[in-house]
Amino acid sequence: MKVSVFGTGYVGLVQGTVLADVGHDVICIDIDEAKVAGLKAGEIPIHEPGLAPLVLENQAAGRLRFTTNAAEGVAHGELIFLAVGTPPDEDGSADLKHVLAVARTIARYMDGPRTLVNKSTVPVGTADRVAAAVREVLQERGVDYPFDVVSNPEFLKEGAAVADCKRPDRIVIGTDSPAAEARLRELYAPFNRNHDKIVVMDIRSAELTKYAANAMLATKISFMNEIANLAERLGADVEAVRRGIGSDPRIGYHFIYPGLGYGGSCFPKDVKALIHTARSTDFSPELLLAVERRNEAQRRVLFDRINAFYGGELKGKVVALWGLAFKPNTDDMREAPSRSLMEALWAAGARVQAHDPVAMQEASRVYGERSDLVLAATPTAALEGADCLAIVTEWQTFRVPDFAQMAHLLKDRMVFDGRNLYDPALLARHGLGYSSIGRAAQDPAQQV
Ligand SMILES: NC(=O)C1=CN([C@@H]2O[C@H](COP(=O)(O)OP(=O)(O)OC[C@H]3O[C@@H](n4cnc5c(N)ncnc54)[C@H](O)[C@@H]3O)[C@@H](O)[C@H]2O)C=CC1
Ligand SMILES: O=C(O)[C@H]1O[C@H](OP(=O)(O)OP(=O)(O)OC[C@H]2O[C@@H](n3ccc(=O)[nH]c3=O)[C@H](O)[C@@H]2O)[C@H](O)[C@@H](O)[C@@H]1O
Repeated sequence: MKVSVFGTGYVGLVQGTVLADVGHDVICIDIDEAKVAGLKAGEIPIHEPGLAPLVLENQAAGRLRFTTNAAEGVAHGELIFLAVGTPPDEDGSADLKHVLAVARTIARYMDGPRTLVNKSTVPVGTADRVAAAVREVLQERGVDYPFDVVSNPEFLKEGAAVADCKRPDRIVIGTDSPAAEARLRELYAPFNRNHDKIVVMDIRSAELTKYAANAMLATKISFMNEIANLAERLGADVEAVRRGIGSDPRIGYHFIYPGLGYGGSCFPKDVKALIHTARSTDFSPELLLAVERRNEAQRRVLFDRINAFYGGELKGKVVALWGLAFKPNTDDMREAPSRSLMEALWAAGARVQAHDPVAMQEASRVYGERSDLVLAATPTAALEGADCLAIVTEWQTFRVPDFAQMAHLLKDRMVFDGRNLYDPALLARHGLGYSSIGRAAQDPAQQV
């Protein structure tokens, strides 16, 4: 099928590429000229495992093209995806300016029937607003073409985006049009062979399904962080508790890892947006408010511990930082715990020596040159001359470090681990103080 995708970010680029890979004829449109020029030259703007070869292969086969030319994109696609950002507005609501701008662009260039497929995460009622925006422009143009607006939320995870798109758990299609449903079923047929993963519903329910999924996952994380806080105070080990409850299939092992709170470009903004939506209906979402409060408190935990360890005297201290990306296997630093930690350390007068396997370039882009940030080429280089180590991203490469060397290099022999990567007894054997999340004896002062 002929498919156009507006927005070549994490969602649009990956989904467009995976659709091309099964044989669809895809054009990706973006307003970012540098990004499109790069993609045309085979430069992939994000780190996503498996993406680069797939883009190059499909580009070479002529099934995947990139352009800034919206008219060309609209002329091409019988199905037109909207996969642009929906960042939080000042009041926490989802800002729909990019989505509505694309809707108007499509209407400006439409020359026949089209199906608009919304993949961006948008509040309930957005499909109606998209349809109204399209109708308005068609009216201005004095033309009338039939069109559908379908809600087809995306559930991919960064760091596993290609795999998630190739093998989705479910494909949610929100529409009241049997013809649009048939077109989407045809599009996704290659992903629906093993068993039927397509869940068809009304548009509003599909829009709400996306927020419900992310809010549910965020709730699991905040719940577990609450239990971690309790475990610390009660002399229990949250890692044992995690394994103990995860073995119950009704609970499951997924998304119950305690840590530094949920980050990334979606959970924080989507929980906020759902709170905003709830309030707009005069409903107070008590649970979501608590989920968000727990998350905000959790994000400060590592800084508070480091600060307490140094008795509030962080000026001149050098903190080694392992991890910059908000999670492993991505270079995305949006709402990354590393950012709040670094910014708090800098405000307190400390310096940071950071290492991340792929996000160093992104860190340079975000922070530029500054005297209190050194981007170290290796994890060991980050430790050299540092007073203590903070770990914020659970990259595979941090899992089995040379503890003897670590103890030798860190002046204060102290590790603050926001991801519970290590066995506390092992670090103790190497003479390292260890402060992790939700495990007993958390007072760093007692450990050194
Ligand atoms: N990043 C993720 O893991 C997931 C994101 N989502 C949702 O998908 C949407 C997109 O997210 P990302 O891909 O992360 O965003 P992104 O920020 O990586 O990419 C958005 C792209 O849209 C482009 N754009 C903006 N206005 C445009 C216009 N008028 N015409 C053409 N292109 C335009 C931007 O230049 C940018 O390249 C958001 O609503 C997000 O909540 C949903 C599931 C997963
Ligand atoms: O809407 C979206 O954008 C996407 O948001 C999340 O995907 P993503 O943000 O890429 O990453 P996750 O793996 O969900 O992690 C989100 C945050 O939660 C944290 N987390 C995750 C799991 C866990 O057990 N504990 C925990 O603290 C991670 O460290 C990270 O900060 C969802 O998992 C996707 O299904 C969804 O499509």
